[in-house]
Amino acid sequence: MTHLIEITGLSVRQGGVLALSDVDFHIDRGEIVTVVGPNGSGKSTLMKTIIGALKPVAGRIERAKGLRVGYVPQQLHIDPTLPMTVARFLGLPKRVSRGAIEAALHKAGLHGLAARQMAGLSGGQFQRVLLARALLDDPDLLILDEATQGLDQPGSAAFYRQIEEVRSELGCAVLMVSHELHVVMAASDRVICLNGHVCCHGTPEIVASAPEYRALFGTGTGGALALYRHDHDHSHEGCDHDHAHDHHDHPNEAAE
Ligand SMILES: Nc1ncnc2c1ncn2[C@@H]1O[C@H](COP(=O)(O)OP(=O)(O)OP(=O)(O)O)[C@@H](O)[C@H]1O
Repeated sequence: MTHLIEITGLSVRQGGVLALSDVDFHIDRGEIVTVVGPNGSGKSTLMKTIIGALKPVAGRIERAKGLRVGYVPQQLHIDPTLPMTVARFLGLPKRVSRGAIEAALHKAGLHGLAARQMAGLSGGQFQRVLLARALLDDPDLLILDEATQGLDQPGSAAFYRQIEEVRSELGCAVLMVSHELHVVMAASDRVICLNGHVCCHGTPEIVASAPEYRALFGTGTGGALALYRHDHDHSHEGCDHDHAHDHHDHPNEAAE
């Protein structure tokens, strides 16, 4: 297999809901792919299925042999009354050497924090500790599920810059879920728009000057916006998801 992960015809049920239906998807070595989509569109379901936490009702997930995946969850709650240093947290559930902990913290942009209490970290520092934990095993693929939730915009932008640095240093692929299009689009090689199924996908390009794009995503983007091509080879009929996220005015559609 040439891809790191190749997904074909994936359908996943969550409770009584068919959260994903007939999803095809792949990710290659070293690329940054962002999954966007409205609330409830199956983004987390896709991530959890890829890491093996959910079982599909149909379809196939093929992983490259020996694939190592690092996962940064959407949220992780740690009891604030529980005394636990960063180093101890990173050493759970399996023992990790002090050197490996320091190296992971360094890659995540945290220096000298190993002895700090988890409960005393800022939101941004906490996310970076989760990133450090995901980097401990030197992953081929780093998966981030809305990892910047709760951070302010400069905090998320800094976090995503760190992700780009991690990618260029380690050469790992990155698959991330985000609502913050304007922050992540410029950093993504490809974008997948999900709405229970794959609505559209493509390569981001800088289109700050495109009026249709500005109308869709606003103008306060400092030229860092990119666009994704729509491959509308399907119908939305019978789809009970909210398609408010669809991009009917997309500039590329006019050009296609
Ligand atoms: N544990 C669960 N039990 C029942 N239904 C669930 C469960 N988890 C998710 N779902 C449903 O599955 C669908 C997809 O949810 P998912 O969390 O994957 O969406 P999402 O795109 O990540 O949403 P958000 O942007 O709000 O995080 C939704 O309709 C959701 O209500």
